[in-house]
Amino acid sequence: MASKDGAVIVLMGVCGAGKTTIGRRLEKEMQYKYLDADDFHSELNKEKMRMGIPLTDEDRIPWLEALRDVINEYLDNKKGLILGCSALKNQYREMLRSGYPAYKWGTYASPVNFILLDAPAEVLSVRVNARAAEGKHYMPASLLQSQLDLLKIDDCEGILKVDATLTPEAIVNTILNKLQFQGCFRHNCIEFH
Ligand SMILES: Nc1ncnc2c1ncn2[C@@H]1O[C@H](COP(=O)(O)OP(=O)(O)OP(=O)(O)O)[C@@H](O)[C@H]1O
Ligand SMILES: O=C(O)[C@H](O)[C@@H](O)[C@H](O)[C@H](O)CO
Repeated sequence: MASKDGAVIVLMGVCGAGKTTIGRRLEKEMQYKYLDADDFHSELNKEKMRMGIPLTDEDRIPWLEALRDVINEYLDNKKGLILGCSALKNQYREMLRSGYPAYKWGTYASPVNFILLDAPAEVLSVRVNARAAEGKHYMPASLLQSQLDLLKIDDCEGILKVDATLTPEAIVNTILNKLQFQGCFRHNCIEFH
């Protein structure tokens, strides 16, 4: 799965935003590997979420450190990575940007780029309730509001926002078009070489 750029794209957003759905499709379209941050949680974190208890910073930090190390490995090997991860707070995103070892906090100049899958609470609620009813995921719908309460992005971070209420096909096409025609991101991966 080598890519010429060795860049990292973090598909971010609250539960039900479509990170897994879109990430898997992008993996097929781009020659990037898709990894889901869900798969990096400790059993303890999963158990908490199953019980409907929101994770705290203390719960998330070791998880984010593991993800930062994975990012570092992909950058080191110049392999493209798409990571589906909630990345709700600036502090969490800063940890992921630090997967680029030379990253200076607060500069946002990192080959780790973020795309926010953005959807209103009502749409997300329908999705997570349907998924929970099918018993397909450990995440109960009741945790959605706690994630919406934490999600905050700042314009100066240069995060690409995509309307996640569109069909998966339309979302993927929007992302591919933006990557192609807008020269990737402000802090282009090319700088990394
Ligand atoms: N664009 C979309 N339109 C309609 N349904 C969607 C769309 N994207 C995802 N879904 C559906 O919403 C549900 C949640 O999607 P998905 O698992 O991809 O979200 P997620 O952001 O990865 O969630 P989590 O963080 O909880 O793992 C799934 O049932 C999926 O099929
Ligand atoms: O509380 C959180 O930060 C999120 O729920 C994560 O726990 C999920 O695993 C994330 O959506 C990854 O897909």
